Amino acid sequence: MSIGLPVVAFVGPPGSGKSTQAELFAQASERGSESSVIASVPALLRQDVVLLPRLRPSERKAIDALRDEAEEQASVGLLMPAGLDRVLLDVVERISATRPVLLDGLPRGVQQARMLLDSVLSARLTVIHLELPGDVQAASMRRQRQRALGRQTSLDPTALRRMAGKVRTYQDETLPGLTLLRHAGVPVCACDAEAPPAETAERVRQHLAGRGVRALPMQDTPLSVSSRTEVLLRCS
Ligand SMILES: Nc1ncnc2c1ncn2[C@@H]1O[C@H](COP(=O)(O)OP(=O)(O)O)[C@@H](O)[C@H]1O
Repeated sequence: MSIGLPVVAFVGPPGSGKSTQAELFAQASERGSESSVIASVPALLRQDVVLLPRLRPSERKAIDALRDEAEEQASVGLLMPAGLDRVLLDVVERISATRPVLLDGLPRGVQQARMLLDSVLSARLTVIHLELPGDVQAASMRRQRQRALGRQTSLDPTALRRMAGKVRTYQDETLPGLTLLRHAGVPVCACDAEAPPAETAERVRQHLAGRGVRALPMQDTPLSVSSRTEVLLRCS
């Protein structure tokens, strides 16, 4: 039996709102008794203050050894080395013994999906798949451009190639990874990522609560959810 708290993974094309949703849940949970922790491979690489103290010396070394390769891969929108996912899952296993964990952008591919299935986390995992309906490439590029403009990051040809590479990685690697999880019985819930962020968060919260995942509080007063959007489309 897997002892520990829930792990909720936000997965979707770049720009679909994974980080936005993870942040909304983490902020809301700060008021709760068991505040949740956001975990992602980029957070490991930037020595996130919550993750860093929980890393073993050997794990810190492994991250440092993979840093250059990771940056090279990320610069063209490709998956980072699987060794980083290994470290992330190991640290998440330890954290989730006492705190709920929000995985931001994991699994990104089949290999990471397999790692998750082989870990004790799989029994406590719910995946929220934020989908951009219609032309994913166009919608994702629009969102990524919007984020870059917000951060005043340049939109030079290299940046645009990286953005397009990330969408291809989602289509070629992430979607098959999600299929694998679904077939293995992990709940993968598809959400319409075009709905306003707070509305999506409230829908996800209600949905998780319905499945008995109550360790992720949201607004004290639930938002009214418009009937226009069937935000949670389907859940395996
Ligand atoms: N539901 C939403 N509707 C409109 N814009 C959104 C929504 N969620 C996120 N965004 C915006 O899209 C951009 C990418 O969001 P982000 O959370 O960084 O995506 P991801 O982590 O999936 O790459 C940001 O500028 C963010 O403000």
